[in-house]
Amino acid sequence: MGIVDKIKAIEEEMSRTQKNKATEHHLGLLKGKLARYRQQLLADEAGAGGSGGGTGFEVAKSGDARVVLIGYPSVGKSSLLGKITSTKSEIAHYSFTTLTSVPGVLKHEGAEIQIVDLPGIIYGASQGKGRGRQVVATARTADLVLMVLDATKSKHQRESLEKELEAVGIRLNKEKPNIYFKKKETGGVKVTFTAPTKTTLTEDAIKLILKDYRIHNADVLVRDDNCTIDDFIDIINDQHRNYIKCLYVYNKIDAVSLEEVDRLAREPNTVVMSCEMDLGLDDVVKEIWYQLNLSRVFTKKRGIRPEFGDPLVVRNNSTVGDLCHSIHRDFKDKFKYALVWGSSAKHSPQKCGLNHKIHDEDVVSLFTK
Ligand SMILES: Nc1nc2c(ncn2[C@@H]2O[C@H](COP(=O)(O)OP(=O)(O)OP(=O)(O)O)[C@@H](O)[C@H]2O)c(=O)[nH]1
Repeated sequence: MGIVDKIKAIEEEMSRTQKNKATEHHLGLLKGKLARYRQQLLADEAGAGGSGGGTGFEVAKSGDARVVLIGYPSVGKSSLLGKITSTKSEIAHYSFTTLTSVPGVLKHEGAEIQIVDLPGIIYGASQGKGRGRQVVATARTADLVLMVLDATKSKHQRESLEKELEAVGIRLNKEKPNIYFKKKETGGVKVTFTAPTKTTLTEDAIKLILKDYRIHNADVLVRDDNCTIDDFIDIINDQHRNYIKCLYVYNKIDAVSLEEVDRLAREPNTVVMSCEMDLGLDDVVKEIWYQLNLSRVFTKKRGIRPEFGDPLVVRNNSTVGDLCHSIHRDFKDKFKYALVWGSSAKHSPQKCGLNHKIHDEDVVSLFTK
């Protein structure tokens, strides 16, 4: 039986099995198997699709952050890209013959944010269909997923996209489960809970799943009493899981009632807009910026005013060392000390080393040996 058939068989068995106390371990085991087979399916395709040719899907990563657009056809992805991104001339530097997606660049607050429209996405990727695998690989590299939805359509569109992403290991707006897991050479499986579990994730369930994964020696510490069997399966498949923020964008609000717009706008992590009427586009950009949580750092040369027009953009929680790295790979080796002005500095300026955490809008002078 091929993997696709195995996956189908497990999905069918799961939908046939009633959820109750007696079946919960069995269901957990099936979920674990399903995760493993899906993994295998994506990995097999990686081998098959990686040999160049004209069917690949690659996007050169550039800019300070990457946002991927995900949505059904005709929801308005191209319209949105056209409105918020600048010309795509940057892409001329890259000569990918297999490039099938041209990223747009959103310039905001001095940062360059790459926005990639994933073609056709993902539909059926988890079942091994089409070029899904390469598309999924690109989605994994995103700092933010922008799910573009059609306000005139049912909520099924959102659910089915979420399900597809879920099936390939992409977790939206979710933290990595708080479970410590370490495989060992000997000593058997040791399971500890810091508090009695509130879910079906019991010691027996954990042991059963690990046995199915042929893991016979491991330490497991469940630190959160709300962790579920699915969370535990995510932890054992950790290399293939990505926890990515998602912003839901409802387009075409010009075509629905005000009550409906109001209802949609109140959903968490959601913005509403109309590309056609130019409504809400600023909010979309603002929200992208907010979700990416980037920091702008202005560099300053001795005796000269800082260059406020052209910040260096780094991830939130970055250090002076990260800043050096973003200037040049080897810059850290030459680094002597930094002077920092701004909210991260205890006094202005503060003399700092590589480990100093910088804040948004700090001004930094770097001194080299
Ligand atoms: N009513 C309304 N229609 C819109 C809006 N934005 C886009 N459309 C229409 O929706 C259709 C699809 O828009 P596109 O931007 O091509 O959508 P897409 O998601 O890029 O579609 P694909 O290229 O097929 O993936 C076009 O006919 C647009 O005119 C909007 O805000 N309101």
